[in-house]
Amino acid sequence: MTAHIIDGKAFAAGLRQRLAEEVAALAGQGVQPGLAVVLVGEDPASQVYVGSKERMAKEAGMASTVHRLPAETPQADLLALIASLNADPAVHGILVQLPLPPGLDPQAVVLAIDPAKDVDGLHPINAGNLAIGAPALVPCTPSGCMMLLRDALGDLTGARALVLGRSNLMGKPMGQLLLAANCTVTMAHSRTRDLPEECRRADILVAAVGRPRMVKGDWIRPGATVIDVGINRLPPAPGQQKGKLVGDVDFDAAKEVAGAITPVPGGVGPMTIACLLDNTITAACRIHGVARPGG
Ligand SMILES: Nc1nc2c(c(=O)[nH]1)N[C@@H](CN(C=O)c1ccc(C(=O)N[C@@H](CCC(=O)O)C(=O)O)cc1)CN2
Repeated sequence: MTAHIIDGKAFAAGLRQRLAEEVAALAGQGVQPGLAVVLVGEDPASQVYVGSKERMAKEAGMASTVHRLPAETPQADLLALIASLNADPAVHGILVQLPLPPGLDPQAVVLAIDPAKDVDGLHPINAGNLAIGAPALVPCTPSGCMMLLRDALGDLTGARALVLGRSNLMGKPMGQLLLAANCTVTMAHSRTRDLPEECRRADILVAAVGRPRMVKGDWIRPGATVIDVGINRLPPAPGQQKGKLVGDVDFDAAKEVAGAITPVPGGVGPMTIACLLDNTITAACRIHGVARPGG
């Protein structure tokens, strides 16, 4: 069997188009969603992601600003910037790009963001609301995974889902979202006993462990849906400048076993930014007390 390849790039492009239409409709009500992204330091991958966030927010018709700070920025200065963004009525979404340079405390930074503007969904208020089934801003990457899963499978009720990875940004909220969709959820990680056997039980396998090609073909249940969240840059091959980008799943082997699978690149990654725009519209509508034009 060769798996259906889930085209996250195309899905994200379609979503961004629909979001641009919502932004245009909101303009008629005097609302322009505004996104502020904070980038501290010069991590090359983060610079690319932040550049894409700024460009795609503008393409969707949003107000978009990027605050670039040097890696040596004191914590107090970063917290002061967040306080000013919290107070700015033109800003509905605030995102501090991760990872932060050494010396800055990501937890303190997340706590400083107004939960109503926390479009990364990392503030304990949003994480708690997600856990209890109350309205929350949900982390972008797991939101994107759920959209791809629903598009591929429809109703997920009763499916056995395994999430490999337990980060606050991805694994934990993914588990909550799958549970809310009536899946039977196993949370696994690098120290799970007999991990291959656990994975083989899953109808839905979400790999977000940050280890290149860790999930082998024979870890996958025949016909399962595999969502690969890993974005790992391999060392460059001789004569090359950049290494190949691979996921947490051995794609070539997995696609011979799975029913459907996301590729890397072009799978989950592009959904992250589309869902950030989605969250920014949600935040703007809640702050202004208007309904989402898209329902
Ligand atoms: N504050 C946050 N920081 C980070 C997040 C996040 O959601 N919030 N996620 C990642 C990085 N990220 C967005 O910030 C991101 C990662 C990957 C992609 C993407 O489109 N990837 C492409 C490949 C891009 C490439 O060639 O390098 C793909 O997979 O097709 C978008 C956004 C960590 N930090």
